Amino acid sequence: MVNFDYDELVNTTGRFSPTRMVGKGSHGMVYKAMLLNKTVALKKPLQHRDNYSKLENEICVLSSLPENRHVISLLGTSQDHSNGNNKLIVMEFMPNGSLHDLLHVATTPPSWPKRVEIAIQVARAVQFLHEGKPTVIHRDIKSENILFDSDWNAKLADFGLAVLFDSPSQVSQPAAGTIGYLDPCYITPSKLSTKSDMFSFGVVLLEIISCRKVIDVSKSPASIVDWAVALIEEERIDEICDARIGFPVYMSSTIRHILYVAASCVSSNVENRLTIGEIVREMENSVIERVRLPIWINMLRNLVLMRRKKKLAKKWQQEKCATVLEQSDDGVHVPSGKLLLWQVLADAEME
Ligand SMILES: Nc1ncnc2c1ncn2[C@@H]1O[C@H](COP(=O)(O)OP(=O)(O)OP(=O)(O)O)[C@@H](O)[C@H]1O
Repeated sequence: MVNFDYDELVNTTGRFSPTRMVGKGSHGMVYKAMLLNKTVALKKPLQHRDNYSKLENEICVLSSLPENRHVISLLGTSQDHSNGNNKLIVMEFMPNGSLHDLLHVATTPPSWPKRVEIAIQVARAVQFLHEGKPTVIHRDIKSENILFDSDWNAKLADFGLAVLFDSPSQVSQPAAGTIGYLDPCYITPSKLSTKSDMFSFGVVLLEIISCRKVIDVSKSPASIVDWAVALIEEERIDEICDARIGFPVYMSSTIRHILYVAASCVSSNVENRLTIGEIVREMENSVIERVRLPIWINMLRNLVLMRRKKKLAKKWQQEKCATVLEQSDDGVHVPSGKLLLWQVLADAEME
């Protein structure tokens, strides 16, 4: 792992200028900086002993993971040698904000295909953590911790609470997470399992489809889980969907499927929760429906193109026979039939 010069990094943030700050959490502040002609994000812990240890933990977990396109990349760290507590994490910069902003702050709601894509990308991130070696339990899956890169791909970030499964730290750490996303069955360290992350993942799925806040005291029930599960049980799926954009009939079974997956994840019976491997496979299959329209358009297009090619090839055959006869009389060289046919087909493709 790269160890960057602390003073140099601090200077690139204008000595932690508020104008360079891109985010603030309960444990740290994140700044935008330029490093070797690349924009990066620097995370600095808020001054408290607990926050230093969270930053250490984040470095430990992220550095134990291989690269994954749905998990934030750790680029390096930096330590102030005059004060050991002053440590920074250097990460890839995510310029398009968080899923929380996209759902609850942005004025244009995301389209249904985009929501499905985000759900799958987050599922793949969780699968990478749960099925990897070492197995990682994130413990803080929530929309604020899902960030977008320059191509609007979702990546899971903030590994401050993450634990390596079956490590001594797992049993010693008290239950933790964010209210609204925290698994009610995870009340003691011994109850922690990958299924605790599945609960939070289920809440994120409900949030993606409904755009409702996970806890909304102005509504009854206030909890997104209580509200959505009751509606799913009564098959009132369309009432859960974000009403700001039209409900897409051609994606109704994909959305229904995602809501059933979410209901399984937030089940109060841990045994009923699906594993992330099962969910990714199911989700990827159901998304075929999403591309049905373009597939049909493509098939029709190919059919039309094939007919046109046949017609042109037939025309060419007739013309070639005439040309060959004419040209042979003049003793002119005739290009190979294959080449000519290829040219005709290429022309048809361009039309
Ligand atoms: N790599 C990044 N690129 C751009 N912005 C980022 C990046 N990492 C974090 N942020 C922004 O900073 C905010 C706080 O970051 P982060 O969640 O890591 O801090 P935290 O203190 O651990 O948060 P929490 O309160 O969830 O514990 C994020 O919500 C996000 O808006």
